[in-house]
Amino acid sequence: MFKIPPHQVAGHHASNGTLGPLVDDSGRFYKPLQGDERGSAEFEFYEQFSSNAEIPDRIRRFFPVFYGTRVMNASDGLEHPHLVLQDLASSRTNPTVMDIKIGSRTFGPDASNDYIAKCLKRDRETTSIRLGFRISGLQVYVSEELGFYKPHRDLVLKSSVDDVKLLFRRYVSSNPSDSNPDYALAPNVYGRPNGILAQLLELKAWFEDQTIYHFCACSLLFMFEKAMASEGAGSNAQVKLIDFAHITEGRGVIDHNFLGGLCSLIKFISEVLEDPDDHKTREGDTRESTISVDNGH
Ligand SMILES: Nc1ncnc2c1ncn2[C@@H]1O[C@H](COP(=O)(O)OP(=O)(O)OP(=O)(O)O)[C@@H](O)[C@H]1O
Ligand SMILES: O=P(O)(O)O[C@@H]1[C@H](O)[C@H](O)[C@@H](OP(=O)(O)O)[C@H](OP(=O)(O)O)[C@H]1O
Repeated sequence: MFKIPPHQVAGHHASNGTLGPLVDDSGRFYKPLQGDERGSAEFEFYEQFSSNAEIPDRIRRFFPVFYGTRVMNASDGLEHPHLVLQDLASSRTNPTVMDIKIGSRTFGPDASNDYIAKCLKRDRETTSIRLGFRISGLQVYVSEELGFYKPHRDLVLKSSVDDVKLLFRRYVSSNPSDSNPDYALAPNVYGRPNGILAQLLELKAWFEDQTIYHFCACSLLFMFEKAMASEGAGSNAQVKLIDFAHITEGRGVIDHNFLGGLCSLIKFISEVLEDPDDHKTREGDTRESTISVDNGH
């Protein structure tokens, strides 16, 4: 039985008869292959990556498992080929999720002029150029009664640098929609030897050396379960890499675009741990109007 992923926070969405990913009950995530070169690029990446002996296991664990492709009836009612991936949310009950697109440049070297113009506009309008990443979407589990805090995509994309700081605090707060988020879960989710910061640092160490791929326009997906994080089970926080439609060969060159964005992201997450009150000096800019609580679970 296929359904729209209940915890998808960004990207193409399978609602209103449009083409988007589906999940099943067995823990698989079906991503429709985009009909153009984006689809073939992502498929080729997964195929090549799956059998690439140069990827250490400690790095492979950051990627969804790839189970091949399948032609199936898609969310738009037509038959399409799909990538069959591990559903990263399938083992979770109420995942708190954030999708962060890494890199100040989101188009590859072979992109058309029209595509470059579209991406440059988007990169300038968001924090991509300024910070080397942008938050594409998030949901924070609040409670059984209130559901999820899930600010609208357009408002998330409009985030200023201060909004981004605040969103990283809301992400680990038990009261995310409050004007004074408590960042109560920050030590257990961002900190700890196996928390998000430690995982980002491990990825960074690999990106400082690897010249196999350039991860253009990829996202990092953060996920944790509030109930476990509240009990201090830091290991339930996970970082994954997703979205490989614009990946290119590294040809012996460091992926500066991804590495730069990752370093910038690490600084923002470190600051929440070191100086959680930093955003309070700018409390006037908390944009309460962006807040909507989504109870649709
Ligand atoms: N393997 C996965 N398991 C669970 N959820 C996933 C997985 N891959 C992606 N998602 C969810 O789907 C969203 C979109 O994924 P992805 O970026 O791959 O799609 P996209 O349509 O190519 O996005 P974009 O339009 O940004 O290029 C992510 O933000 C995440 O919430
Ligand atoms: O991050 P945003 O601001 O939501 O913008 C989207 C993002 O740049 C995606 O990467 C892109 O899809 P591709 O990476 O697959 O090109 C998509 O284009 P699209 O809607 O034209 O597919 C954009 O709408």
